[in-house]
Amino acid sequence: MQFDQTHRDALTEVLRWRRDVRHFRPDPISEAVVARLRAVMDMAPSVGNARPWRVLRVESPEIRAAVLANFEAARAEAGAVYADDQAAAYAKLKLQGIDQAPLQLAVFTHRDPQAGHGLGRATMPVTLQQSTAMAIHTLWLAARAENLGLGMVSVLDPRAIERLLGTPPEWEFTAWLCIGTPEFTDDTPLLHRAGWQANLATEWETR
Ligand SMILES: Cc1cc2c(cc1C)N(C[C@H](O)[C@H](O)[C@H](O)COP(=O)(O)O)c1[nH]c(=O)[nH]c(=O)c1N2
Repeated sequence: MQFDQTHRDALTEVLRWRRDVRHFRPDPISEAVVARLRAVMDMAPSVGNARPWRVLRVESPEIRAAVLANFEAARAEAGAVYADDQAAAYAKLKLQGIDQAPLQLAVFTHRDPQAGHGLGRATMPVTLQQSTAMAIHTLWLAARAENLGLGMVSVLDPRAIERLLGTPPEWEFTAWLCIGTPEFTDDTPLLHRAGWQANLATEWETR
């Protein structure tokens, strides 16, 4: 397979317009699209081809409400480090779409998967979590190409989420994903627009 400028342009547009989304319309996502999103995770790279990510689709309103409550507590606790103007700015940031997103996924990482036979991770166990992050990013881009938005939520107590979902002890919580039609699209991160953190250029140093 060889790609040309048309493919590069399309990829660049998806990358440029991918955002962390916290504002969703309630419109349901068709099961055909959900199936495509699930399938793209199979295309993600992973250490030793271990595919250590484990995904729960959470439909239960009770569980969603409990996760939102967990978020609110974690957000308040994490916010204690900010003072003055920064505390006021933090209070205004929207950091989740759990209250709105039609599709919500709890993503975990298996701590010691059989698949892959340990290849590539002996010296760097973190590669399992890195692999899950790559699967999430693959999903993130695919969702954008479906004109959907994805929001990643980490302001949560991971052990509490594991207890809430009754997951096996080998599953370590990685992230909560909110997916749905975005209320608006943007080519600039919300945290940049909000003045919390401007976009920084990636520098490549040479040695
Ligand atoms: C590992 C990890 C964890 C989180 C995030 C991202 C990643 C990679 N981000 C989204 C983050 O704020 C966002 O990616 C940056 O602000 C850049 O914006 P864009 O993603 O380019 O729109 C995020 N956003 C949010 O509103 N609540 C959260 O808990 C988190 N947690």
